[in-house]
Amino acid sequence: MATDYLWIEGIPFHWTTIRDLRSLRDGFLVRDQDVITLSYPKSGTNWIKEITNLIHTRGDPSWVQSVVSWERSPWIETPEGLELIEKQGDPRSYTSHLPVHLFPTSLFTSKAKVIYIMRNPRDVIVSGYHFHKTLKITKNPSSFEEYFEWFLRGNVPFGSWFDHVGGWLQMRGKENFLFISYEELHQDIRASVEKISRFLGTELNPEEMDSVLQHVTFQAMKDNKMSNFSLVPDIHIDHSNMRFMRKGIAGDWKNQLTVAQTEAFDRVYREKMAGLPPGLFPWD
Ligand SMILES: Nc1ncnc2c1ncn2[C@@H]1O[C@H](COP(=O)(O)O)[C@@H](OP(=O)(O)O)[C@H]1O
Ligand SMILES: CCc1ccc(OS(=O)(=O)O)cc1
Repeated sequence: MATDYLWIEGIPFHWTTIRDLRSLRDGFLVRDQDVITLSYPKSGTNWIKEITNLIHTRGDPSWVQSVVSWERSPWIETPEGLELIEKQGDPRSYTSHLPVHLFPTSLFTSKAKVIYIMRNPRDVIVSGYHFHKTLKITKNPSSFEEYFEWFLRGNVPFGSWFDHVGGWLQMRGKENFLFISYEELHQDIRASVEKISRFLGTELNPEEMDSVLQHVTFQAMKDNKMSNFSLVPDIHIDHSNMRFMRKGIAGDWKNQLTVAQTEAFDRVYREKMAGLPPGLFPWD
C-alpha cells in the first residue's frame, strides 16, 4: 500500500499523477473538437464517460465492450493517459479530476465541449471511502471517521471538494460547458442523455437512444469488464477488497454518516458554499 500522497501546489494527488502539472497546464493544446469529462472523484465520472462514448458510437456497444474505459477517455493528468490522448484522432475524448487552476489554460479560449458532473458531497465521501481504502496508489484511510476528517480538510486526492466544485462552477453560463448532477442522471436518465447528446450536437434516433440507455444502466456497466474496473492492474487496486460499481444510488450517506458527522459536514458546507446562489444543487 502507498504511504503518502504526491503533493503538488499544496494539493494531494495519487502517485500516478504527472509530476510536472505546470507544464501540462501551460503546454497542452485543447482542440475545439475535444469532448472532456470533468469531475471531482466519485461523482459519476465513469457514468458520463460511458454515456458520451455510446453517444459517439450512436448506441453501438462494441467500443465500450472491447476497450477499457480509461483508454476510451483517458485521464489527462497521468503520463499514460496523456500519451493516449496525443495519439487520438478528432474528436478526442478525455477525462480529468484536475481543479480549474491546474487544468490546461488553452481550454479557456477553446470551443471544446466540457461536461462537469457533480454529486451530493455526502455521497462522494461514502463512495470515496470505500474506493480509496482499496487503492494502492494513494494514502489509505484506516476508518471511515479518518477519511471523513481528511475530506473536510481537503486532504484527499485532488483536494477539497468545495474548492473543486466552486472553482469549476465559475465557468457556468459558458455555452461549451454543461453542468449536470449524478442525482439528475438518476432522476431521469433518458432526459439526461437527451440533454448530453444535444449538447454534443449528436441527434440520436429512437433505436440509438434506447441502445445508449440499455448500456449505461448500473447493471450493464457492472457486467461490462471494460467499465467495471476489474481490469485495472493489481499494482493500482486491491481487487480482493474492491467493487467499483458498488451501490450506484443517491442518498447512501444516510446509511453511513452519524448525526454528529452530518452536523459537522453541514456546518462546513454552509460556510464554504455561502458565496454560491441558491438552487444550484439538487441535494440542497
Ligand atoms: N451506471 C451507473 N449508475 C449509477 N451509478 C453509477 C453508474 N456507474 C458508476 N456509478 C457510480 O459512480 C460512483 C463512481 O464514480 P466515479 O466514476 O466518479 O469514480 C460509484 O458510486 P458508489 O460507490 O456510490 O456506488 C459507482 O457505483
Ligand atoms: C484506471 C485506474 C484508476 C482510475 C481512477 C482512480 O481513481 S480516481 O477516480 O482518480 O479517484 C484510480 C485508478
